[in-house]
Amino acid sequence: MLEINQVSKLFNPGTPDEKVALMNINLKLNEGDFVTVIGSNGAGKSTLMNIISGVMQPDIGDVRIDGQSVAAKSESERSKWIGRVFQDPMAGTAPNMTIEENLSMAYARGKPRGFGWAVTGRKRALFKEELKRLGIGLDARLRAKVGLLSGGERQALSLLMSTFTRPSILLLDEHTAALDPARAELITRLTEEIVRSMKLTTLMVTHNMEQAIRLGNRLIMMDKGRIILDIPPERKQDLTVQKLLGEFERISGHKLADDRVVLG
Ligand SMILES: Nc1ncnc2c1ncn2[C@@H]1O[C@H](COP(=O)(O)OP(=O)(O)OP(=O)(O)O)[C@@H](O)[C@H]1O
Repeated sequence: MLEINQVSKLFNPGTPDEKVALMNINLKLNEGDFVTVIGSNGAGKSTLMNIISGVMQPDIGDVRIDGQSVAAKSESERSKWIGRVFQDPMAGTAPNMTIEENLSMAYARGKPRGFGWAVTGRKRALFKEELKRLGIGLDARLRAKVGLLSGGERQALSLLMSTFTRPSILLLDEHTAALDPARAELITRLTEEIVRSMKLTTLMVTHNMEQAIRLGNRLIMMDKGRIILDIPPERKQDLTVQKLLGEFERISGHKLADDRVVLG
């Protein structure tokens, strides 16, 4: 499963602009863990997601998934192994391609070279079936260009595409933050269903305290490049937003400074 060992990351080292993004991060996720991550501005959450997904290298330390180092893998190997949904609904899909073409591209991830993107009848039937599970009518729009979809529909499609290959880890990077409340709720519900039914090990960054408490079985708080609190399943059930903010203040010695925080 996911193991992060002594990971540190500095930006602009040795200059007046030096920033400690991550400082000696150690984290182990068990198979099937669904961990929500909250923290103040600049706590290092995005940097952590970038390092786990292999798009950024740590200065020291390493990230292992299923016992294998992420840094040693090629981009195409990582794309099968690590699913990621970003905040920006435009980020995960190709707007000029149809829904079925996007799905076909995702389906080919990690498959042997030569495994075509062509949408065959068999694949189309599979895509229809998968889209039906989302329950938002996309199964009737297989040949619609993705650029015509709403933000919520694109995020639902991104979620499906990022989990198609049954990744060893699913990274959700504030993936509901850019949506209006109703669509955010829809994507949250779909996330829960997909994670539960596929038993995916998941790490989700959110600025929504209520969401961080309600979803998943573990909650991690970050501040100034460190994990300051890791709340296990038995304690997570009793959390409230007030208790969470109080814990943050008690441990960090200051109030949670997050200009995008949503209390619930
Ligand atoms: N490319 C970069 N160059 C220089 N400094 C950076 C870079 N990326 C991040 N930082 C700095 O590293 C620290 C951690 O940033 P990061 O974006 O990981 O935090 P975050 O928890 O995701 O913040 P937020 O919730 O505000 O988006 C911050 O001090 C940030 O200014």
